[in-house]
Amino acid sequence: MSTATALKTLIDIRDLDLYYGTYHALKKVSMTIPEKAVTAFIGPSGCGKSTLLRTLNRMNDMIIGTRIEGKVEIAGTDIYSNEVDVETLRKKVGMVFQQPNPFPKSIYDNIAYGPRLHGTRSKSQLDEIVEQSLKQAVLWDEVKDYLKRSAFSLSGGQQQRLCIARALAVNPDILLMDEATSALDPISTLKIEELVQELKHRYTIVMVTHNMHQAARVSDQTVFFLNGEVVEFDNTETLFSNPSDKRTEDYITGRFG
Ligand SMILES: Nc1ncnc2c1ncn2[C@@H]1O[C@H](COP(=O)(O)OP(=O)(O)OP(=O)(O)O)[C@@H](O)[C@H]1O
Repeated sequence: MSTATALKTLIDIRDLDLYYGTYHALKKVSMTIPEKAVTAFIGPSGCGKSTLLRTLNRMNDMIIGTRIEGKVEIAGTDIYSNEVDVETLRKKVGMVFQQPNPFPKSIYDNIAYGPRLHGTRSKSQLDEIVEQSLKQAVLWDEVKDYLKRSAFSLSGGQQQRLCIARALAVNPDILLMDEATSALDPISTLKIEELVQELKHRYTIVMVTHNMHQAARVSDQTVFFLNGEVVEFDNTETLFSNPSDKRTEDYITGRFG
C-alpha cells in the first residue's frame, strides 16, 4: 500500500475506530488525504464508506450512540478536540448527499442561506456570492434568469448542482460527496463528474461511490474498504491496474460485492 506522498496532506486519519452502540463500523482506519485532489471511497455496501465520510465533518455526532476513538486532523487540527466549533468545521467541510436536497426556497435563497447564516447581510455581496457559486457549479447560465423560482422547479441534476453551489457559497476547503450522482441520469452524472474535475483545482474532494468506473474516471486516489477496514489505498490508476491486495482485485474485477 502506498500513499500519494507527492501531494500535500490536508486530512490525516489515524487509528480511527467508530462504534454505533456495540457495532464496530470502522476498524483502525488510517490514511492521509491530499489537498486539491479527488479521493474516492469504494467498497461493497455496508463496508463503512459513508460512515468514514461523515466523520470528516462530524455528521456522526448527530447519530445517538456513536463513539469514536483515534484521530482525525484537518490542516493539523484535531477536529474532535473540545475547542473545535462544529458549525465552523461544517462550513469548511461541505457535504452533498445522494438525493439532491434543496431547501423549499428560491434558487437564490438556497445559495444565500449559508452566507446569511454566517453574517453576510449586504445585498450586493450576496448577489456576488450567488453568481459566483452558481458559476462554479456550472449552473449559472441555466438559472440566471430564474433566480426567484423555487429550487424544486429544477431537474434532479440541476438540483444536485444547486446543492454543490450551496455548499461552495460558504467558502469551504473540502467537499464531501456521498454517492452524489447515484440518483441521476447518465448525462447529469457526466456533468457532475466534469464539474468535480474543475472543482478539484480549488477544493479537496472526497467522494463515496458505488460506481467503480466513476472512481476510475474521476479520482486521483482510491481507497478500497471491506468490513470497516481499509484494504488498500493508492493512486487510482495503480489501484485499478495493479492492485496489491487480492481482495481489491476480486472486487474491481467483479468477483464479489
Ligand atoms: N446510524 C447507524 N446506526 C447503526 N448502524 C449503522 C448506522 N449507520 C450505518 N450503520 C452500519 O454501519 C455499517 C457501515 O455503514 P455505512 O453506511 O457507512 O456503509 P457504506 O459502505 O457507506 O454502505 P452503502 O454503500 O450501502 O451506503 C453498516 O453495517 C451499517 O448498517
